[in-house]
Amino acid sequence: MTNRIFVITGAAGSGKTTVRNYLHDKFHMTQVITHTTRKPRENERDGVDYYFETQESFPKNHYLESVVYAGNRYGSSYEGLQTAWKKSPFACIVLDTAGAITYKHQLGDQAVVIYLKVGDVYELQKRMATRGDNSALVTERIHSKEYLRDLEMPEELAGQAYEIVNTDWQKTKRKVDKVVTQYLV
Ligand SMILES: Nc1ncnc2c1ncn2[C@@H]1O[C@H](COP(=O)(O)OP(=O)(O)OP(=O)(O)O)[C@@H](O)[C@H]1O
Ligand SMILES: Nc1nc2c(ncn2[C@@H]2O[C@H](COP(=O)(O)O)[C@@H](O)[C@H]2O)c(=O)[nH]1
Repeated sequence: MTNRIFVITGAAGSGKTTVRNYLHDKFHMTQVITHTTRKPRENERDGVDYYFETQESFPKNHYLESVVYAGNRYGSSYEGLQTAWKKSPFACIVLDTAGAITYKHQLGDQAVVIYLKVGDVYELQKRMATRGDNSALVTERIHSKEYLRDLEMPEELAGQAYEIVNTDWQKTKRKVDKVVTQYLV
């Protein structure tokens, strides 16, 4: 069976982590944990949500791609992907759209990109608040150029990614199932 990486992308609050957890629970996909210099949110744990890095430790990893998002550095390592594929031919990862484009360029058909769309920016802010995000950080985030960029699927992913509108969670699950099951044969 071909190794695949399901790349979940979209704006902040669009539901990427929720979909990633669903892929893990329903299809037993291994989650690739990425690295960041961002400070942990209240419920986040090192090695589970991210590998939390300092400015000094971040460059020491071997990245397939890395970005700056809202002033913090994020990167996904080659080792993380290879380790995930050793456990299962299906892995999943959450990336911003710049990272999703790089994965598609580097890995071609092995990268299955799902772009999550939530058209209503107030709904996105509400979700971040419901999740318990600090309101000052939400304000900073929604004014970042990366957040604004990721509100729409980038041209580079047109015809290369599945777009799923994530408003009704039950419908989202059905659409995700339809995408994933094509690759299970
Ligand atoms: N279809 C949905 N309807 C309502 N709430 C949702 C839906 N999908 C996800 N959520 C909720 O929205 C919040 C944000 O979701 P999640 O953390 O998965 O987003 P994200 O895209 O990973 O965000 P970020 O990039 O900021 O980490 C969570 O509280 C989650 O439970
Ligand atoms: N290109 C990459 N994007 C990443 C990586 N890890 C996370 N992300 C994305 O960054 C933003 C912000 O994340 P947050 O947890 O601070 O809300 C979000 O879009 C993530 O999907 C990575 O290694 N590379």
